[in-house]
Amino acid sequence: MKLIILDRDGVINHDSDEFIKSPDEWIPIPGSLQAIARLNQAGYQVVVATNQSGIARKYFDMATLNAIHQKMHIAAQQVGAEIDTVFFCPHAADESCDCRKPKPGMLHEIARRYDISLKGVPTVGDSLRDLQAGFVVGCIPHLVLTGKGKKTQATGGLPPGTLIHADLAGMVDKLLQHSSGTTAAA
Ligand SMILES: O=P(O)(O)OC[C@@H](O)[C@H]1O[C@@H](OP(=O)(O)O)[C@@H](O)[C@@H](O)[C@@H]1O
Ligand SMILES: [Mg+2]
Ligand SMILES: [Zn+2]
Repeated sequence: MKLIILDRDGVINHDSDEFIKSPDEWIPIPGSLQAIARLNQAGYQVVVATNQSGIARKYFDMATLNAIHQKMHIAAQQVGAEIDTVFFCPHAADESCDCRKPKPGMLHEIARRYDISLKGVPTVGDSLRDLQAGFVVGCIPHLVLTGKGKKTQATGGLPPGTLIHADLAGMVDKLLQHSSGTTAAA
């Protein structure tokens, strides 16, 4: 089984400094859902690991978060894509939980739930914390320049070996090119 771990805001959907507080505010980044469908067709199970401190901040409640994710699943299915499971951290930074990225708690939970080692599993994020959470458990970090990605790139300090892509669609192009052993025509 092949697994890939995606951050949500800024990778699958547009992000906002005011948080994504409702299903109406959840808008897919062009090409991201189609990229997930291509991953599925290539045999990847796709999971999401997302910080959702908006819950602790009371910007939205669990019912709203579930409604946002229902919209995401339906939008994905409409293009033939399947997001297997969404793992989220509802806590605020000052709660010192184990699951808020850059801590790897959600990644450990994914390894437990799928009963696999995460060594070499690709993880895609737009923030440094996304990449750090995956890197410490052996994932291959991929930065996309959507969402906060450009700012993350400018700030630097990326985990060694981080690969950089314009967006999720571009990352998937590269990933599937390598795994099929084909290279783009010169
Ligand atoms: O990118 P993922 O992990 O899917 O979700 C990020 C969101 O939960 C929010 O995370 C917040 O960070 P703080 O929680 O305030 O540090 C801010 O960056 C918001 O702009 C952003 O919408
Ligand atoms: Mg993000
Ligand atoms: Zn947490």
